[in-house]
Amino acid sequence: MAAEFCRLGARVVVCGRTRESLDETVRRIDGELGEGRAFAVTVDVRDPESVAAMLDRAADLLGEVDGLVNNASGLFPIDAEKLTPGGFDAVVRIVLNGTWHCTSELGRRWLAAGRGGAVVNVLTPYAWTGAPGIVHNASAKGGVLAMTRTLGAEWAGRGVRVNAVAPGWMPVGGTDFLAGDPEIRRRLIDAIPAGRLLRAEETARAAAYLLSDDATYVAGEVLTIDGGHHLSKGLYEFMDELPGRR
Ligand SMILES: CCCCCCC/C=C/C(=O)SCCNC(=O)CCNC(=O)[C@H](O)C(C)(C)COP(=O)(O)OP(=O)(O)OC[C@H]1O[C@@H](n2cnc3c(N)ncnc32)[C@H](O)[C@@H]1OP(=O)(O)O
Ligand SMILES: NC(=O)C1=CN([C@@H]2O[C@H](COP(=O)(O)OP(=O)(O)OC[C@H]3O[C@@H](n4cnc5c(N)ncnc54)[C@H](OP(=O)(O)O)[C@@H]3O)[C@@H](O)[C@H]2O)C=CC1
Repeated sequence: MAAEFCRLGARVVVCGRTRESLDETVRRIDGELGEGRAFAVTVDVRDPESVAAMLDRAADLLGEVDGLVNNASGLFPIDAEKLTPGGFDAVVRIVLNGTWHCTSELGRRWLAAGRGGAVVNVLTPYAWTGAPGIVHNASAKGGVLAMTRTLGAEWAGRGVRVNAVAPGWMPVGGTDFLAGDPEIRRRLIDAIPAGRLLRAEETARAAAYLLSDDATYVAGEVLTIDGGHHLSKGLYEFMDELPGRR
């Protein structure tokens, strides 16, 4: 996502806990586009002090911070009845609390300075459909959906826009191990009306739109990019078998 933003002309600060992977991302962007577009800053989004320090550093590096993408996440598949309180907490603290810490800290700074800004939260369609087997992450994403709509309305009148993207399956990062298995990949693709997995650049382009001035009247909205996946099958799988179809 950071690389695509840079290709579109932005300067970005990439954040996470692991210095090596951030440096690697910056090296790749430097290699493609030249130095000075991307910078690495470590942060733990679960910790409000770490978030404030990251935003201080980002402002030093970029001058002004115009946008925020809340992308950090964590999950492990598990039956709900086996999930411990600590396991539920571990995911919610990254996804829901982390999104809040970053959004509230930067939002406060923007409002105090009397300037606007744009936040894009990274959801998934299961934020509203639910997702058996990952109750921790689905609950946290559902909370972020409510946060998006609430702050989208609460801050729209003061120039701070809060929106979200809801990507479908991308064979990257935390899920590449799943979409990398040929059989799982085939079953996934079969269920997606668009007939293929999502490319990370397509998520980045959708987020870039929401961050841009083309979206100044868009507030509290979720842009779903899943090739129709969540609208298909499920309750209505039998529709494929109706007379006159296929
Ligand atoms: C199956 C469908 C998937 C669809 C996904 C499509 C959308 C994708 C969404 C994404 O979010 S992708 C991002 C995924 N990436 C990752 O999750 C990164 C790898 N994961 C982790 O690093 C960890 O799982 C974590 C969730 C981030 C937790 O890390 P943390 O260091 O905070 O955990 P611990 O201190 O080790 O443990 C805390 C707590 O959680 C319990 N726990 C941790 N892992 C598991 C596990 N695999 N199974 C069961 N329980 C686990 C652990 O036992 C601790 O609980 P307590 O002992 O304190 O009760
Ligand atoms: N991949 C997919 O198919 C889909 C992904 N999504 C969403 O897209 C986003 C990215 O997913 P994906 O790239 O697959 O996942 P990854 O696991 O590759 O990325 C998660 C990122 O979050 C960072 N992170 C985790 N915990 C923290 C923390 N406490 N503080 C700061 N950073 C943290 C990790 O860096 P580090 O560990 O170094 O801190 C890592 O860079 C997520 O929000 C996910 O829910 C949505 C739909 C589908």
